[in-house]
Amino acid sequence: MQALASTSCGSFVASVRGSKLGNFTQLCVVCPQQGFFQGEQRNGGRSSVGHGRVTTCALIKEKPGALDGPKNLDTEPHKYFDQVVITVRSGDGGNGAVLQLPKPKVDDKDSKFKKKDKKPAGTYKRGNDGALILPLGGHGGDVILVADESADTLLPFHRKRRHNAKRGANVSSMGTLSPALRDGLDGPVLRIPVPVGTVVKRKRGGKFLADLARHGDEIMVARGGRGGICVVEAKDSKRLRVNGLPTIQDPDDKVVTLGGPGEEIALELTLRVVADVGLVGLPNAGKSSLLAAVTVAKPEIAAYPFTTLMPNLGCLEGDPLKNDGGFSSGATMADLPGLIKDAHLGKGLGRMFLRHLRRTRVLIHVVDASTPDPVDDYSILREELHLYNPEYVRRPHIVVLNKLDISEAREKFESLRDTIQNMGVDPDADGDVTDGADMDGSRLPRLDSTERDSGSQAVSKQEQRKQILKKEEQERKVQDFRRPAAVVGISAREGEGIERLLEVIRDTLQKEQKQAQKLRREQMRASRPKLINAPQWQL
Ligand SMILES: Nc1nc2c(ncn2[C@@H]2O[C@H](COP(=O)(O)OP(=O)(O)OP(=O)(O)O)[C@@H](O)[C@H]2O)c(=O)[nH]1
Repeated sequence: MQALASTSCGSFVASVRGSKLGNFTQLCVVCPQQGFFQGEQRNGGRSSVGHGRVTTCALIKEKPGALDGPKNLDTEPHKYFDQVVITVRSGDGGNGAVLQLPKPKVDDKDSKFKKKDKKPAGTYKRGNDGALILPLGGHGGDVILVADESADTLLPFHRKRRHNAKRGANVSSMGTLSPALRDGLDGPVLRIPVPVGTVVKRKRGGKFLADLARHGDEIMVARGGRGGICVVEAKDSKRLRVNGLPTIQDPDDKVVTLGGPGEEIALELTLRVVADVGLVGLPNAGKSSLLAAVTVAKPEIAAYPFTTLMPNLGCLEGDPLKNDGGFSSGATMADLPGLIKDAHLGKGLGRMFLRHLRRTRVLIHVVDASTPDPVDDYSILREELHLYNPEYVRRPHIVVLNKLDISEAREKFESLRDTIQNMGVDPDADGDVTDGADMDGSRLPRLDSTERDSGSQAVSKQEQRKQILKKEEQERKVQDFRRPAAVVGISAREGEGIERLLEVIRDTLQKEQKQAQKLRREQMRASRPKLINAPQWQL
């Protein structure tokens, strides 16, 4: 049950949680001024227990799950950790005031002003033109989303979906202009920490607002209302009371002293794990064991499939790309839930996690070398990734043959390594797989001049070719995808081969970085305007 309450320790409206006990309602009120207190309310009456006193209380029906989130949030967090819709509201501006000029003190004897009783003109704030500068109501609190390393999931937002900033303070006045009048205090900015990698969109219309990909990235999503102005009451002005506050209406019928309202906006937050290296593999292949072996992360490890329900993150010991010799700043590694055949069609848990590979630079395919057909397992992985997003099979990847402590696995390791190492296209020999061109047309067959001349016909032919390429792309099999950068044998449980694997990961990250830099340079060069008929020295 929820209630709206105002307390004796300051008039405010708060969300109060209550539970019905006979005809008592236990109230837990969070008072902005005096902190938390508990109260007890009898049949809509008053409470006398606690710090402040609940003076009025209206019980309202709470929407099911409004505060606690979905019922299965604790049992099935993997369904909720990476997506949520929240509503934020910035604070209203504080109100200004209708002021009257102070009455001059009158001398009893001759009813004339005494010079010494007049306020010296300098005590009021004045503008350059000598006009009085009157105080303003406080600006309402803005709402800012900020990427914070200490937040790792969006689950808390399912429990609390509404976030309101505080309003600005009113100009505190007794209705009389005085030099002591000050602006109302601004409402504090409400900074809401979200996990690094959160993509923020407007719920309505889906407009992209920000990708908070690095710690400290922030975006203001709702600006607080402006503070209301103060007006000095003229003889002919019309006084009103709005929400119990005295205010004034100008000749255009505008109520001028009220603060501006805050903004309310519904936001869709989507978390995309930010990791340099992504671990993919069939269930039970040993991905979590590998993460535990190469980082200090402590993922859950068990002998049943789908032990991992949410991505686990670990930090590798240093990434040479970060120009620090590879020791101070580590690359991050994400362990994702196991993929199964037809995961791209929604089978198992795989599909909803595949989007978390989007930001990874290098993929590690973990294959259990002790199964009857590890090569087939590897092919399933590649095909599932390709069917979900063809771009994933163009990324550099390393194949880790795990569980080499088992004798059958150790025996077939060399032949497995050779087979897998030769599966796919060598990226250095054939630039086709590394160019990152998807359906953007950059790899489409060129039109000849007659086709170019025939306008819309050419456009439709281009479309047809796009369709053909798309079909071809779907029909590709593992032999057409990018070849692995390396095949490494390890035993994650025994910690064998880990050093070699770390070396290979660093190497691959480094190569990928160089490749990306090269691509960026080429793109920049291509987008630069070309000089036509430029003098020799400019070329
Ligand atoms: N013998 C042996 N067993 C291993 C090795 N690595 C992992 N295992 C075992 O394989 C089982 C699965 O390991 P996990 O690390 O949970 O596998 P996973 O790929 O994360 O599994 P999911 O969470 O289901 O995707 C556990 O019983 C591990 O003890 C290894 O190198 N050798």
